[in-house]
Amino acid sequence: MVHSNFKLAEPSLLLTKGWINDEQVSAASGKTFDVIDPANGDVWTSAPAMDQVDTDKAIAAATEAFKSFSQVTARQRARMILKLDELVREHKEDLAQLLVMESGKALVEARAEVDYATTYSWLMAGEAERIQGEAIKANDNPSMRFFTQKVPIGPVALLCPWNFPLVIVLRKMATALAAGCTMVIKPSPETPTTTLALALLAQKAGVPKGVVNVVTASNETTPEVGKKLCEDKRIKKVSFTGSTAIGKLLMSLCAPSLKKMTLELGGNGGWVVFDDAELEKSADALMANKLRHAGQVCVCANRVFVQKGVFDKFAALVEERMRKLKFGHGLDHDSTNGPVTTERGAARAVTLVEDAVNNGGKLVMGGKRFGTGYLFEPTLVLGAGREAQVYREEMFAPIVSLYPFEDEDEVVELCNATDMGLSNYVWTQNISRAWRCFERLESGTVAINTANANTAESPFGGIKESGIGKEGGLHHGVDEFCVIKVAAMTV
Ligand SMILES: NC(=O)c1ccc[n+]([C@@H]2O[C@H](COP(=O)([O-])OP(=O)(O)OC[C@H]3O[C@@H](n4cnc5c(N)ncnc54)[C@H](O)[C@@H]3O)[C@@H](O)[C@H]2O)c1
Ligand SMILES: O=CCCC(=O)O
Repeated sequence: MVHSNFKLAEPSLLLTKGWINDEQVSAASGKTFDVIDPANGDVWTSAPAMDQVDTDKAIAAATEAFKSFSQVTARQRARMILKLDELVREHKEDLAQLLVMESGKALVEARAEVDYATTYSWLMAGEAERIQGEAIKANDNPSMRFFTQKVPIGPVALLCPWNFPLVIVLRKMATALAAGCTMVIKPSPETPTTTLALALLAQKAGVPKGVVNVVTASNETTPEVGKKLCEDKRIKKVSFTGSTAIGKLLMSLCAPSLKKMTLELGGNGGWVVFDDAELEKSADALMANKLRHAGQVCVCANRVFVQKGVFDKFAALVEERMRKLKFGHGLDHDSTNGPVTTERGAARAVTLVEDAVNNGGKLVMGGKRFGTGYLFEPTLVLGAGREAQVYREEMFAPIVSLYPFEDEDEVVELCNATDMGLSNYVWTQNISRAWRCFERLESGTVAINTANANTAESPFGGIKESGIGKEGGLHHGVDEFCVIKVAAMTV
């Protein structure tokens, strides 16, 4: 059953077909798949289960469109992105409702995601106009000159996850448009509806036919669609956000054609609370960081390290805050948080808690599923051993797990003892220690006295096995969609 608060002001924003060459299309096979409301497990809409046959058509459309779109001026592209940005803002409430229904997150978070997404469309409209080259005079030859020009790399594949379907798709889409690339977008099977709505809004914004294509794939057809997009030589770049395991698989598929990739993958970040930290502020911030979208954020802190002298006090502050939360359907007015998005995510949360307790963790609250969908209680665990999965692996669940530590050297070593390197968080009032931690911690971002590791104009991306390349930032993100050509001449 569809939740009674689900009412779109513009019902045509809910599309149930794929989007190829500016047309709404069914899968060639005629197959469809169900889209589930994660809060109750009910089917609320469907999408075509497209496969490599449909993907081939989408690649052909993007390839044909690139011939003319690559010649569109930067100012024209900027205007299209600005119009898209305006339309997303205009339809904020509808997009937020679609986000709740497909991903499960609470409405307040969904609205924040729409706002956050438009920080990227706004930035990228400006970035389109800042793509310029350089004039270089040779250092050892008085008559040689070199000129560089950044040109769009070509048709690109955007493979997107289910946790932030609007911000991640709009971030990649607006960046590709800024650079002058055409695209085939594959949303995650759980969350096709906001991507399809964005394709419709891009059309309304004047983005030409064939520039934006959306191939909706089921969990069964996703591997063949992903393989086709990585292997097809007409696609010049793949931008993927998702798990490290799938990122590695896609990289192996891109290797034979040496396809350029941007990979935004998983994390296992530390949240480090030193004994001089503002504990109340850190506990408040931890709720926003760790329990946002039920803990399913790549930049969520995974391991909360608290210095021994303040461990009990901090644990009490965290528990007090967690007990005030109300996990429920994202469209219920009193829900502060929603469910996890998938059945596999909810099932895994159960085993993570069991395993943490088996490894010496003390379960203070939560630990169980409830309701008919994928709701999971906010869970607090203290002092699990370092063999526990909650310590070693990215949880992607609303489980807060606290570990005591002695001193700075120890905690830096603990934070860095992982293959991941996305974000770490440091809470201290000692500015020298904060700076030392920034320099010593192995992650793309080190956030100091804040829960926020990301903003559109700052480059975002992991190191180690958390990824390759950057998104957003001034020139960083858009450069990933360009190649540099050099002209050399004698004067
Ligand atoms: N970095 C992120 O923002 C992010 C987002 C979603 C999931 N994850 C990671 O994934 C884990 C669990 O999520 P999951 O169960 O969906 O994991 P998963 O590894 O099965 O899938 C991750 C994403 O990749 C897509 N995918 C899977 N196989 C693919 C293929 N062959 N080609 C193209 N796309 C493919 C999925 O549809 C999904 O969106 C989490 O614990 C987290 O580590 C990270
Ligand atoms: O999960 C990844 C996206 C989160 C973000 O952009 O802050």
